[in-house]
Amino acid sequence: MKLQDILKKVDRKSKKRVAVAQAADKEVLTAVKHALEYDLANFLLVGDENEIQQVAEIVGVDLSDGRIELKHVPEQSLTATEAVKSVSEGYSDVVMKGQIDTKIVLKAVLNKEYGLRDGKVLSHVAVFEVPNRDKFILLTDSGMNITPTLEEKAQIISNSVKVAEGLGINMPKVAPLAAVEVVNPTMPATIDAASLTQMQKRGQIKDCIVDGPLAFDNAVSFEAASQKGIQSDVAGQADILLVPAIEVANALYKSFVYFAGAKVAGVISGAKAPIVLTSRSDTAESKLYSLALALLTSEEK
Ligand SMILES: CCCC(=O)SCCNC(=O)CCNC(=O)[C@H](O)C(C)(C)COP(=O)(O)OP(=O)(O)OC[C@H]1O[C@@H](n2cnc3c(N)ncnc32)[C@H](O)[C@@H]1OP(=O)(O)O
Repeated sequence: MKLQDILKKVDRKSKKRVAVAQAADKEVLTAVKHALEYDLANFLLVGDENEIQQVAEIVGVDLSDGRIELKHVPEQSLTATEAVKSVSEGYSDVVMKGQIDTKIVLKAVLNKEYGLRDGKVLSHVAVFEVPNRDKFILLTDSGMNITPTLEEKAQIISNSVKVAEGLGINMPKVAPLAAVEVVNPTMPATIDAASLTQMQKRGQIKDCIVDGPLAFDNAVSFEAASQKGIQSDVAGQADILLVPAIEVANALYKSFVYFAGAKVAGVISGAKAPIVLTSRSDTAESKLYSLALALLTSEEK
């Protein structure tokens, strides 16, 4: 399956509305334009009306299209508030981060009064289509949780399993990453990885197979795993990479894209509604795929 295929899987019958926080951006509005061409969703564009009009003209978005509404909010941080409120009040179905700091969007999503918390840990899940790899690889969490605890990692796995299921990956294989594939008491990531493995075996983490610790090469390459003599249901064929800290995931994310030529889609999972969350430097294509992934995930709820 390719990321392009997600576009076909989105249900067009019950069309969803996407609220875009700080929409005045070329890549964001190009993604909106393509989403309209594929008839994926309706849009509420939140931001400075003049700026949105100017950028829309440049990228060729027809703002008189009945599937688009504008909400004039000149103050940047308030665009996140308005987009999130629009979802929590039931007008929109999905939040999309536009040209705005990730933190501002996440703080609005976590807001106790009008946010989208659902009593669980929220986490970022990125889906990569890597050239010469025959299946997607999911990476979590490169966008939200900074240094998750063991309990949080278990919930982060569950969030990523939901996204995997939305893509048709059943019983995904999860590799909790570390620098080595054995437990080393001086490396906390290895202890958590072993605990998560046991938690899955005992039914505390469901609908997936967890095995770790695994180093990145053992997780994705059968050859590397067999050279180390690793016997594992996950080694060499991981669907989901769980990393111990945001810096590791963020560096892997960017290296997949910049060095391996990967295509990516990213969402926040675990909230009352999905949130499209890509890096501001990600392309319009990536934002379009992320939007489709969020719409697909929202159908699962
Ligand atoms: C991947 C591509 C895009 C990127 O490159 S993104 C770039 C990197 N990402 C970032 O910079 C964001 C990293 N994360 C953060 O900055 C912060 O953790 C974040 C999400 C803004 C939250 O920070 P603060 O608002 O300071 O939150 P806090 O720790 O004081 O907690 C406030 C309340 O929110 C809760 N909370 C925080 N993170 C949560 C989570 N993941 N899931 C569920 N609830 C969460 C927290 O428990 C607290 O709740 P309460 O007030 O005690 O009830």
